Amino acid sequence: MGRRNRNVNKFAQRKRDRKEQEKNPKEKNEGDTRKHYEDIVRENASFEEYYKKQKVCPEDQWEEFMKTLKSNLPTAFRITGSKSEADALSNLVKSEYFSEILNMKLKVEGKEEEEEIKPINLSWYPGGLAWQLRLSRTDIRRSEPLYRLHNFLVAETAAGGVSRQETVSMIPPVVLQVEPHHKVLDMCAAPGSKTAQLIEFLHADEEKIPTGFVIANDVDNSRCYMLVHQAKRLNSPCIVITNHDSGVMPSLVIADEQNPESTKPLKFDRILCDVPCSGDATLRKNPDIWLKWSTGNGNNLHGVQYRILRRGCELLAVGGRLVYSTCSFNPIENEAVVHRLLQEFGDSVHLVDVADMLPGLKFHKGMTHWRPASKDMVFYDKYEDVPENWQTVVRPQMFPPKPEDAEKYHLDKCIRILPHHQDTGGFFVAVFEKTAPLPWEKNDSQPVTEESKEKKEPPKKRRRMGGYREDPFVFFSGEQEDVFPSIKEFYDLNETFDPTCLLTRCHVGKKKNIYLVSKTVKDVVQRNESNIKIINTGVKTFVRCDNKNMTCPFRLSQEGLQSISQYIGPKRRVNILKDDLILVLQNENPSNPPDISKFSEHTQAQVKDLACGSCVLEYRSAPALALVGWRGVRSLRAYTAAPDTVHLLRLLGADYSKYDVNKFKKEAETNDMDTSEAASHSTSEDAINDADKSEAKSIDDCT
Ligand SMILES: C[S@@+](CC[C@H](N)C(=O)[O-])C[C@H]1O[C@@H](n2cnc3c(N)ncnc32)[C@H](O)[C@@H]1O
Repeated sequence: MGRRNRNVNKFAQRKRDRKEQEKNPKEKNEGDTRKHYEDIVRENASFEEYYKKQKVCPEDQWEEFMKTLKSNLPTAFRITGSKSEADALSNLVKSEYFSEILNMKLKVEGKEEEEEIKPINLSWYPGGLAWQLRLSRTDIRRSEPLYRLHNFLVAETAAGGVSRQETVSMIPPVVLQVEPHHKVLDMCAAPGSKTAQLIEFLHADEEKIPTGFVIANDVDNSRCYMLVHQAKRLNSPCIVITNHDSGVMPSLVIADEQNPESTKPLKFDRILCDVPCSGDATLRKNPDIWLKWSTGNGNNLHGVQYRILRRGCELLAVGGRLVYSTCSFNPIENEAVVHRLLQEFGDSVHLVDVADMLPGLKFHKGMTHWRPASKDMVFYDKYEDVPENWQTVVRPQMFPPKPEDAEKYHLDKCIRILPHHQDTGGFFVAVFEKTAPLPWEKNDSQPVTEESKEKKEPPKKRRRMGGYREDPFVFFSGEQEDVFPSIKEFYDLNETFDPTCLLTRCHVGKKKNIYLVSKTVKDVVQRNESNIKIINTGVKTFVRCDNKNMTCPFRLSQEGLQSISQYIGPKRRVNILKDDLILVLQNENPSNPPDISKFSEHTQAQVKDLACGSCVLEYRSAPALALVGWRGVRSLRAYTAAPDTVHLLRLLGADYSKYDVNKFKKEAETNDMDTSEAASHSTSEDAINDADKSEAKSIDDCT
């Protein structure tokens, strides 16, 4: 009906323009009028007026609130990895790096006086593994006395020993309380810093592959690849990355343990809804928001935030927990969304008080009153006052509960962190528990047999999965899969290993990389593949390597070692001593690995009868380490990427000084050198850039 001739849809046009700009970033830069961060005037009158009127901060703290908001954000980081490695790294951080700076005073950006830079341990983070420094990233990068700390953070971030993450952003996974058996959904996951925490909590028991899993979803296809990158660092066989609008996330099924022939709806034990938001609580990190802030942003996001939260509650199991979070101060994006949901869902869900889980964290309680406003900064006490032209923007559901109803929703159980509370960004967190099925899902937990499926729902139209072009997930059929017998024989895999958990990404041709998933993930992928857009799953475990000295055509991959190691028999294990491990790690020339005669008698005895090829090098003292090695005809070497090598040498207390370059000194020297000479020096950052290349060092030269 002439639809195509309608006026141009402005939103669609903007979306098209954005896509065009993404395709041609050069053009964008040419016309880019964005101000450089340092030149941005950190002021916005509407912002101040709006939040003063909303009373997000007590009047006597307002000045401090605004002052903090205009300053740069301090650096924070978490120590990650297995417990023994994390403990060892944590001790090193305290003894080597922090002791150095404990009594140091430094000139900090934006401050007149020199400041003490005492690191602060975040009391509420499990295991004491998270730290905050009174320095911004730029302060650390530009200060010569801190060059070792800077090198440490860069190198360990690349090796996965450290995760640099804003303090407040660490909170949602902590209050979600993930355990290894939980089925977890991260609805808006990219770029994935919280997903990483969820996975770390899932792997709390390092001995076993968790029976639970994490589905990390994001609507933005290109941002899903940030998740793939993040997952690669974590080496987990228990993560699936999907690409959907989570407001209409498809229903999934899993095997019914009671009756393996049938399936049942997949309900999650834990769900994180870290929804898209106006981001005004990240002003310290993203000062460009000062330039574009308006009340319209929050109003426009309320709808999508509510849809995502609502779908989250539908997908949550009874007894399960859901965390809703934003990095916005705006009650329209926060309490108004929470209130709308509680109103609609009656007694099925309720808010949980999580203050006890965050000892020492300062915050304000959730608001019980606020005033929606239109973009022209008119505030309303009730929907009836909203003029007609604003009624599609300021919606009735955005209004606070009536004073007489306020208590029944317990909105004060939400937590609001303001920047001046502990020198961080701002954040909003609400934790829900589902105590009963939602009114319309009373019979959902029944097993889905083919018969019941027909009775319950009319046949659905096949979901369109437009633009979905991922390689297939092809699982091994079992013991008889062509390449499996040689892998099993060579690596001495024990009988408990299930080969159907291995997969490749091609139907035909030679298998190149073989990935491993947990049993539960295999079940989820196989039963739902046709219904969900899976972007990635599986940890790379075996890599083709047609080496004439090895009887099996696959070597081990470091990424999958932690998961497969428990199944590998003694035939391919070398119990290596500390000095020998340091010897392998310090070897610089991949085509000239250390000769076996250089190792201790203990290690020589271990490798004497070991056939050539890929093996596990195990260091059994604290911190326990396992890495992929290679037994050559006369040599032994490790298969580690450069950042991992630095990480391991650091943990072993060995010399890694060649990677710990003082770039300030180097720059000064470089000025005196000709450029070709300078190019031959490598820094820890160079080493990190080489990371991906070095795991794939040619093995043809193994002797
Ligand atoms: C605040 S960020 C999430 C940050 C992430 N949780 C982390 O910790 O790294 C919000 C994300 O939601 C995604 N998003 C926006 N709308 C969505 C929708 N309808 N469904 C799923 N994801 C959505 C955006 O692409 C963005 O990556």
